[in-house]
Amino acid sequence: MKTRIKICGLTREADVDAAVEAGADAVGFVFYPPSPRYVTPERAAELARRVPPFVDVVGLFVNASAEEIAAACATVPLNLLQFHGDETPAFCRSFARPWLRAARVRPGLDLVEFACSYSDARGLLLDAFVEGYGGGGHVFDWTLIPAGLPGHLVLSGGLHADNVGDAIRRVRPAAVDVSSGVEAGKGIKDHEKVAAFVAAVRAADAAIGGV
Ligand SMILES: O=C(O)c1ccccc1N[C@@H]1O[C@H](COP(=O)(O)O)[C@@H](O)[C@H]1O
Repeated sequence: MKTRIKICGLTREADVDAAVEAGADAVGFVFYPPSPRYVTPERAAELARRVPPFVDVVGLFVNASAEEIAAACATVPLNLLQFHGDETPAFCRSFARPWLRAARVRPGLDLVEFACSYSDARGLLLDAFVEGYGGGGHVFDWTLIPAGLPGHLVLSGGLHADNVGDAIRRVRPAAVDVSSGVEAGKGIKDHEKVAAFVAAVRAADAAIGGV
């Protein structure tokens, strides 16, 4: 199966267009005010108007309140919620929308137990454990991912055009998610890097017989 691609942290019209044009399956908006990629729901709604049917619009939240998430859902046509903080399973499932749960991978974290706790997630997103909650461009040790982890895996954390092929061959995720690795600066996407990233994913898919 082809590896799905999400380009996250979009803040500009031209970057949304570049992600769609390159062939991304999903675009992400960051609703976490401390992030340099933060957009308000109103701004995300403007940007999301450019997204054609069958490309998903994902909203990323870090320990937002239920009211903030409900307000974003009412303003932006979000297909998927991405919970990247310390949200509980009950909280994640309370919005009646498909959702992803991020796990910040580190030695000692029982990923099987984590995945089982969030078993009704649409996918488990694996990111590096670093200071802050994510989006820092850090790769984690992929050998910490146990074989046979249940559910759909979304691999993220420091991916870019030069390492995503290797990541796909080793981890075989259902999807990959990238922010820093396709940027010219925080929140500013480099369109050549976006295109190169998508091409690298498709090349890896072809090499392993996915498409
Ligand atoms: O993008 C952000 O600013 C961000 C802030 C808080 C939590 C997560 C964030 N981004 C997500 O982090 C991972 C890894 O990103 P990167 O490619 O290493 O920069 C990815 O899932 C982003 O969506």
